[in-house]
Amino acid sequence: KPHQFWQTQPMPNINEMDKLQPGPIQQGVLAEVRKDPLNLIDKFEWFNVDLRNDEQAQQVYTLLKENYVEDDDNMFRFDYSIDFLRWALLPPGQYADWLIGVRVNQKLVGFISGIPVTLHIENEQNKVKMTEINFLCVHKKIRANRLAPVLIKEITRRVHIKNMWQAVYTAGIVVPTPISQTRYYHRSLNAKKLIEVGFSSLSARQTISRQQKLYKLPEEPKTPGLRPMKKKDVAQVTKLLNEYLKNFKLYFKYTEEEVKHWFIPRKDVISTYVVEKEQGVVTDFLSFYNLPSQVIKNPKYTHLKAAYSYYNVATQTPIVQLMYDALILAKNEGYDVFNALDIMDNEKFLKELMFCPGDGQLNYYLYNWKLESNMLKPEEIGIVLV
Ligand SMILES: COc1cccc(CC(=N)NC(=O)c2cccnc2OC2CCNCC2)c1
Repeated sequence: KPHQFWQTQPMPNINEMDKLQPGPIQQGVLAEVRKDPLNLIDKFEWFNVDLRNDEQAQQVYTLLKENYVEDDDNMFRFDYSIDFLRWALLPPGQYADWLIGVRVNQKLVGFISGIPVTLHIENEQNKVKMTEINFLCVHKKIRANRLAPVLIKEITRRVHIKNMWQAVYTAGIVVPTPISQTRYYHRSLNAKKLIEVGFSSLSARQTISRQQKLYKLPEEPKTPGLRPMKKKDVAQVTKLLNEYLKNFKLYFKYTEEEVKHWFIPRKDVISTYVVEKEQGVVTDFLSFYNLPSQVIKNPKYTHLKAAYSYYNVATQTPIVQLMYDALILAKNEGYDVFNALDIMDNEKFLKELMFCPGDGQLNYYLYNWKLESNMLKPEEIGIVLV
């Protein structure tokens, strides 16, 4: 009985695809939403995480560091920092009860997060206030208790109470029913280390020094006027971003306050660079976020430093050149690899800049919403989840 839980949820399944009308699958009724938290098995208790509290942030950090997503070969595990989690989970408009922990004897054993977003779906009319779900994690030692479905149902209840009825999320696994299946790509920045940690492998005819030459980058970026983003750029970056994202079928619309939160550089979290060639005129920007992975077993390295492409808008600079500069900047910031999905216009630069396909895919999901088109192509996706 595969997907026992997901069959019970308002997600289109294969044979319903052509019957369902586009839009919400189930009409939510606020008065019918359960007012109290779902029941938990004995000794387990709900706990609203305050990420501003160092102790509680440390508990979430440790749970994820030891129990969150690993690659298919279980060689690497995401190692999100506390500063990163505060960036990702404390955006403008956040709700105190949308960072949900489960504790046993004061120890955190489960977590799930939601943040409020307004998602534009397929056309300007569909501006849907909803939640973006992330960081679903259950401690490895208590995986058999079916706690994950309870975490999902509980955050669903807390979103329903706010009169919101949809959610957006991603996952490496396939459950009913992806709206898009995207692929991830990697561009080597430190060929030697990638081989030594087992992230990359050498074929018969390749050598480490050949690989280092192949992926070598200039010391400095090419684009004149490229510099770190500052507060004074927020208005122009907001306009550039909102204009660009209209090209896609799934995108967020950003206020200046949101652009400030998501794009102003934060050390070891988010890097954003703007192109200001002519005095005071920003024409392009690039951004990437910092998500290191713990190398689970390696004599020499404990971490893989990975930069992940975030949002990049090229209106005057060719996208290939802008992203080539992103690689150079990431290399200079100390990253070993630069990762990107084949969403938005990314396939325009992936091949030319020598990105290699990863061994997995990242699936996008919309909860309680039937699209007009059953699936979206990766290049129609305009949202990046961290
Ligand atoms: C290299 O260390 C890894 C540690 C854990 C998992 C993976 C493979 C993987 N699952 N990668 C991605 O999901 C991925 C690959 C490229 C770009 N973004 C990605 O995921 C983002 C977005 C979704 N939440 C996790 C980070 C790699």
